Amino acid sequence: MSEKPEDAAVTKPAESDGAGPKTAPGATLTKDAAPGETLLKVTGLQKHFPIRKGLLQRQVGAVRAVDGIDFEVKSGETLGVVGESGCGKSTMGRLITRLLEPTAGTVEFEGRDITHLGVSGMRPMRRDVQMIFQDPYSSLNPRHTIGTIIGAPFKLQGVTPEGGIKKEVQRLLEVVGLNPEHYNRYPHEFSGGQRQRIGIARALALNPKLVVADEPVSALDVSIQAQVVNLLDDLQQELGLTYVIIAHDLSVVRHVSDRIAVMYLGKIVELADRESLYKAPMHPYTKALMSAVPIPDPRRRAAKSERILLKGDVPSPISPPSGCRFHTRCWKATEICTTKEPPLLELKPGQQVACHHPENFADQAPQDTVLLTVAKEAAELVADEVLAESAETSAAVAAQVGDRSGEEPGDSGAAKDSGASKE
Ligand SMILES: Nc1ncnc2c1ncn2[C@@H]1O[C@H](COP(=O)(O)OP(=O)(O)OP(=O)(O)O)[C@@H](O)[C@H]1O
Repeated sequence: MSEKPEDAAVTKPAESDGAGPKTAPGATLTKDAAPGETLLKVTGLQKHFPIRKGLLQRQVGAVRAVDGIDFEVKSGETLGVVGESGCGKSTMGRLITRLLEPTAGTVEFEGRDITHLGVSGMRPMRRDVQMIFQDPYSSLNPRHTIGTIIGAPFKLQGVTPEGGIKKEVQRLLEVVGLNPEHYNRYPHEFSGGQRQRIGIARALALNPKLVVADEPVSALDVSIQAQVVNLLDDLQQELGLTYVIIAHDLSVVRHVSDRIAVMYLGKIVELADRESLYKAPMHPYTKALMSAVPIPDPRRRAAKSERILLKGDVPSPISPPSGCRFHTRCWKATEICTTKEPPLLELKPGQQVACHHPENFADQAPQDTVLLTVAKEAAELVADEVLAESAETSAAVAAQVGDRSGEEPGDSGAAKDSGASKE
């Protein structure tokens, strides 16, 4: 993650003017959006960071960190967001929490357009949307006691909880599994996992509805990661929280997410419920990310040992590849992938994908069968077993779709060779 958590609303003194309600919400939350209703809706969201040069600081280009994404988060659910480093996940998190101003698009929270709300308009919203950061140490001021840190949101929002701030902070410490008597200790006196619990307590102070957690456990020891993930899970059950959890791989989000969005170079390339994504990923990039996740079950490990290796790094978001942005690393890429950007389409119920040659589904551009040279090179990094399986499933689905003539999108003819050909 690129920026420091000092950006967080709760740590911004400039946003505190002592205004706001004088009573804090109680331990039990009352939700405005009923479970399953849309809490957050993002449409065409973009963030381009300008690149300036010269004395006049003229804009010579832009980093297209987030480049037109659409999704919804339903009340009570966990949306996992995955993708390699630099894909725009953190920027997306900062846009939806309004820590960054979008270049284009809209963000609606509980049906209200919050895209361009100013500081005072955002103040009530700041209570509802909180962020948890990756590095629990740098997000906590080392000179402040944890009592001061966790109590800061109350002061910033001008909220006095029933029983006073100290009592509420001690309650929050208990909620996150810390000793309330440690109220006067400093962050360095805690372990990494405990510091992340402090960060969580601070995020929970104002009874938020939506918590955006940006790589919440990736800085922690693997043995501690599960504890923090379980804590987040328990808190969600108890408090009815809605989460957006950002991670660079699927190992964390696979257990906690209801739906998963896969991002690549500023775009969502696949968005599906967890079951569908795991059973039958449709984007070759998703498949590659999934094959990189270690499988803990030794009986299955042997079966899935063939990893898909991705060629090279994510290309620069300053000038992303034309057409499908993944085409420079994809083992299925053909001509159409270089020229036409595939739209994100719901090819199966609950599963949206942006790909001309999806996995586990009928080909969307069956006429386009000649693999690009880069695809052939990329395919060399993909095990034959994986390619064969890919070809087999796609052909089977295509045949099924063909039988039902016209029932499904993508029913446009015979199956392509699914990229299995290395000619
Ligand atoms: N303030 C900024 N100014 C210019 N470019 C930025 C800024 N913040 C992020 N970027 C660029 O935007 C792209 C997306 O960054 P972002 O941090 O959102 O990606 P990410 O997927 O979260 O990766 P990571 O996990 O490494 O943080 C990167 O190329 C990054 O260098």
